[in-house]
Amino acid sequence: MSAKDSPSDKPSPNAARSGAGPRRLKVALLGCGTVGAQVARILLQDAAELAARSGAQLELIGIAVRNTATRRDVQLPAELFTTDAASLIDQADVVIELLGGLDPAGTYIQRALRRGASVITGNKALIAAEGAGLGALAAENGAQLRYEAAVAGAIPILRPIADSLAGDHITKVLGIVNGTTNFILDAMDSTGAAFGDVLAEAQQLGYAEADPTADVEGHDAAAKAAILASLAFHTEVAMDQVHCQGITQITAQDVADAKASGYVIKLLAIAERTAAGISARVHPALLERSHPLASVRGAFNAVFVEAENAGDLMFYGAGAGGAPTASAVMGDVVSVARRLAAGGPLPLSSHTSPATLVDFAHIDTRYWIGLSVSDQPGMLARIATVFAEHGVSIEAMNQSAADDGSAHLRILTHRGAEAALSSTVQALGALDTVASVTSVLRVEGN
Ligand SMILES: NC(=O)c1ccc[n+]([C@@H]2O[C@H](COP(=O)([O-])OP(=O)(O)OC[C@H]3O[C@@H](n4cnc5c(N)ncnc54)[C@H](O)[C@@H]3O)[C@@H](O)[C@H]2O)c1
Ligand SMILES: N[C@@H](CCO)C(=O)O
Ligand code: NA
Repeated sequence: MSAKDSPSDKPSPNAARSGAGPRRLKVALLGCGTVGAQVARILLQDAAELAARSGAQLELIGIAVRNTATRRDVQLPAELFTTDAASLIDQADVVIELLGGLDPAGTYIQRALRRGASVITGNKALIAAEGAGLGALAAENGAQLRYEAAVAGAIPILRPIADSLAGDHITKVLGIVNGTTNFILDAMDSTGAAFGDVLAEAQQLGYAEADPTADVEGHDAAAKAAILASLAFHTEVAMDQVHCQGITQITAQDVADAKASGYVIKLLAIAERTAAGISARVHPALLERSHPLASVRGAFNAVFVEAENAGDLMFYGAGAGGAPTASAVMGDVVSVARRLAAGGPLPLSSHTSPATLVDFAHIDTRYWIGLSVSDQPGMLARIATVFAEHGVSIEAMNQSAADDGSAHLRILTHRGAEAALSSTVQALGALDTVASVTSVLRVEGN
């Protein structure tokens, strides 16, 4: 570690005005993995430019790692490495947390904020779980807390929502915010392959983790949905308030049927504000192929924002990867440094209104239902009666013959309450003419 300052030194937001040249800001990096190593590289390589852009000399004073002897892809000065994260934090003006996980990342961030040091993190799991408390701690201590990298990696989305759109009313955010699941669904769509086969390929290519649960069950996207909903609606939405359904149940048949009807299946993180309140949810959904999000291929991310005055906006790019994610981290670092150099922090967002969350049963949606039925006279009438009894209106229906003499029905509904739609599906499943409900997917984007 190169810093010689005493651990009790507190960052002083106004020191930049002392007139002794550009302010020197001591930057501590926690973690030197995929993203951390790229952040260290940029801090060292682009030091002069970063100083010119931020108005402060950003001095990397140390990198906290588990093992200082580990060989890394990026060549970095050995003297920067330390295993003593706490001492490093206690000397820093700015702490960049890129360890991941809830603990000790959360403890380290609290330690930094309590000292008044500003924090930049890419840790969506932590921010979704503890963001409100950490934000309050930052405000109490005159520190800044930024996490642009936590949602959709390189794509600038949190600052546009919190700053650029601060004078508008966001009504809906639809995001493809998990690259692994988009890669899987896109490959299923273009090759017709089954979920399991494509997952194995995604793991071989390094897109999916050895344990892909957080991605394929939607948990990673749900953390991002909680963050998006909180910022878009100036409130606090916790991860456990996000209805979450992943993509493990999506079959090759679902994807083929969707394709035949002009749709593509995407895993969407949805934050929506209606007269009834706010809803935040993650589930696979059908999108018309003409929707801007339908063209997001491979592991790319995109976020579609609807605002009352701005209209529709689309943000697209790399949602993961070392250098792309480091770009988002560095944007936050420069922004934080500018505010420190200019004399003080400003809040990133205003969490002013308490959230009224709409129960998932009451969200307004459309269903696309696949049924395997016995093809006999009166079958369609009985099915139509179930819809009518539940007050659910059918928009379109398509029937095809299966090899075994039964028929495959695909029914698209008009908008209705989730509860009415799901009880319709239950009642359909109980009809003796219905052999099975083969799929139930929601339709989004219009
Ligand atoms: N990789 C991406 O594309 C990506 C994209 C967006 C956000 N993020 C987020 O950025 C953060 C970092 O991700 P990553 O991909 O670089 O992870 P990584 O696993 O590659 O790196 C994390 C590093 O931190 C180290 N570490 C963990 N606990 C430690 C401790 N207590 N002390 C010292 N070192 C410790 C690990 O050994 C590892 O080297 C995570 O919060 C992740 O969710 C990553
Ligand atoms: N596992 C995540 C990484 C970025 O958060 C993804 O697949 O998008
Ligand atoms: Na981002």
